[in-house]
Amino acid sequence: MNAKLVRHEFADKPTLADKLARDVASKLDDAIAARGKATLAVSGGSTPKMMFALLAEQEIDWSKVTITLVDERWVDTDSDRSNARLVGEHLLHHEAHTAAFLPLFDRAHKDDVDAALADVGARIDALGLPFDALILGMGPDGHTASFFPGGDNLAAALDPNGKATVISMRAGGAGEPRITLTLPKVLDTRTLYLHIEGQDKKDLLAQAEAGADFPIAAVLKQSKVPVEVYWAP
Ligand SMILES: O=C1O[C@H](COP(=O)(O)O)[C@@H](O)[C@H](O)[C@H]1O
Repeated sequence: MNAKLVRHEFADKPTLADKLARDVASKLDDAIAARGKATLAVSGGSTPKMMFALLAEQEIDWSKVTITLVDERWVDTDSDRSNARLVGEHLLHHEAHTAAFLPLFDRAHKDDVDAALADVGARIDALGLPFDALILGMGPDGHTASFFPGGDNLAAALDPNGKATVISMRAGGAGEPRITLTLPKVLDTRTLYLHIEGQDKKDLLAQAEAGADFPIAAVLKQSKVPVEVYWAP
């Protein structure tokens, strides 16, 4: 069964960033109205910076929002590779400065990502899934979250019946070791966004839809949650 893909295409990146920021804020606002709190999981990398800055300006009750990450490079937050640092520098500001942030990196186990999995997974579970909104990115190699082609734990991460909340990942294209939500947790969200930019990524997504074996295909081959695809050239 394939996911329902809802496509949102924009003339340029700023227009996309503005609309995605408003749409995510609206989902969080709805969640606060319905349940008194909201949870948001975001991706890192280079694509989300502008959207984070605009999301931070949205006027919702951020004190009731907890933000976490979809995946993280196993580096301390002073590294320019840190996704937590990206969130700290671009999202936890302005209106959003009162949001809570739950990192995936655990300094107590800074030399051993696998030793951190139980604690980090328990902290994510304590949020009470489903997430209200989760935003995926996609790398030029077809990875999403830290589901890397050739990753040492890729099969376990993508197991639709897997019970783990987070898993470690090492891969040639990943740089340092990673920690990532598993596929069942990525799909455990009320709204799932995929934010991609550039013709190359659009073409790669089309190849994955047509059956090419990229990790992103696992998000497309599921019927649990529709995928809201936001794209700009
Ligand atoms: O390493 C990562 O890469 C992907 C995509 O990043 P981008 O720089 O191509 O936008 C990102 O979604 C993921 O969270 C990150 O850890």
